Amino acid sequence: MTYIQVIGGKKLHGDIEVQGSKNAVLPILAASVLHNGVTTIHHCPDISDVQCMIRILDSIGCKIKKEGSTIIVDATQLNNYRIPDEYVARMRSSIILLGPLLGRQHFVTISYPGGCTIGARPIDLHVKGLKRLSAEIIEANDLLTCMTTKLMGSEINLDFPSVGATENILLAAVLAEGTTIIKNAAKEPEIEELCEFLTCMGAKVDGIGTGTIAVQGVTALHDCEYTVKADRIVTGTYMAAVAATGGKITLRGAVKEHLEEVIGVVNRMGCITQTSSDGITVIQKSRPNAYDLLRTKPYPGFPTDLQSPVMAALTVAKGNSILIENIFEARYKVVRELIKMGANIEIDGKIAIIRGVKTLHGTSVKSYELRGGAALVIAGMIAKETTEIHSIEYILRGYEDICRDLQMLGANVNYMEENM
Ligand SMILES: CC(=O)N[C@H]1[C@@H](OP(=O)(O)OP(=O)(O)OC[C@H]2O[C@@H](n3ccc(=O)[nH]c3=O)[C@H](O)[C@@H]2O)O[C@H](CO)[C@@H](O)[C@@H]1O
Ligand SMILES: C=C(OP(=O)(O)O)C(=O)O
Repeated sequence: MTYIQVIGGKKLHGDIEVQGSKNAVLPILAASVLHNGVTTIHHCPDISDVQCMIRILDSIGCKIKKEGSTIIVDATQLNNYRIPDEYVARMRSSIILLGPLLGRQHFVTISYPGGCTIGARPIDLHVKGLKRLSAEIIEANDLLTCMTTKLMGSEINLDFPSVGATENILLAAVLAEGTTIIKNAAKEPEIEELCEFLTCMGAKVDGIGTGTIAVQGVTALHDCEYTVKADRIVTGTYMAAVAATGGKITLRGAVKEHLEEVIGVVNRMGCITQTSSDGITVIQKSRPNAYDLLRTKPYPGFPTDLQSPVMAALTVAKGNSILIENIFEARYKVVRELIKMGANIEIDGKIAIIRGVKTLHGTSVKSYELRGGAALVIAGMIAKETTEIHSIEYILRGYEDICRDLQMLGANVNYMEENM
């Protein structure tokens, strides 16, 4: 077993290329099963969630080739209607296979998805949406059995702009008969990327990037090649890191249009950001400013996935900050660990009050989920002594190599072997 050791107290300097987006590549890989042929996906991040999705695709009959960061999926012959529980339990995005497999083979069974425990994470909106497209879904014995004689286009008004439900319905709509209209659709950049990928495969999608997406069903798709964009959450994590430690970093490939709200937040924390077609440069010359009230919201609002990394930076702000987590009810698990490191944080339901302290101190902490784990790495870079972060398998779900990236920016962050 490995842990991450951080010896903090250094400013960050330098530039790195940002990995491809986890939340874009996972639904894109799921979408590849819609096509009775080959899809080539470039700039795929080498993370454990992608490895898990590859195993699922392999288990249902896809032939996968990996060449560097390119994944080639040949989904010509699917031969399994049951997604193996072992992989479904590991990853939330396994549920996104429902829509495309219903479209392609009209039958699929899957257990409830696992992944990080950041809230109850029901899938009622997925199920309701797919039923509107004429799928029959039986939920019994912790298993979803889904079937249809033919998916039929329909109008669906989501009660909440769920990212996963929007993706599942979109993917089911591609091979459905007639037109599907998704109202109150999620507008996250990863939905836009999925729509771009589907269009590249020959799907007919309108309203890309808006809250109303229309999909006109087609009967066949074609081979296509697509390049995944930079991960906006990884970008934002490193922006929060430099906001905390000070320094100057350039995140090559970062898409500024995906990060307008986040750029505004780090600027209010005292950073200077410069954007170009090449990426984003962030400069921080002092301790971060406090942030009076920061709420997480669906895109284009401030992303819940960056709440913990920004919280870590705010622990050493010049004053008091308030965060409100509106999306996931159990996303403050990292707080107990940050307090162990000397942070002054009080939680009241959705609200976190962070009273800035001068610095944190190193100790042994544990990650409970992906972004909380990344937040602890940031906290470790603030602390002058040594911090050990355990249970890093969560971090590996979404960060290709957080130690490599931060080392390239001058930090002392290393994987270490646990003493058995
Ligand atoms: C792989 C992926 O892309 N994950 C992202 C996706 O997760 P995910 O797709 O799970 O997030 P959703 O947008 O669906 O969830 C948002 C909220 O809606 C609730 N909800 C969702 C579906 C449903 O059927 N019923 C329901 O009540 C959830 O419990 C949560 O409170 O979007 C989240 C919100 O931006 C991000 O934090 C995750 O990183
Ligand atoms: C919550 C996240 O991912 P997932 O939905 O895959 O659990 C995340 O990326 O922060």
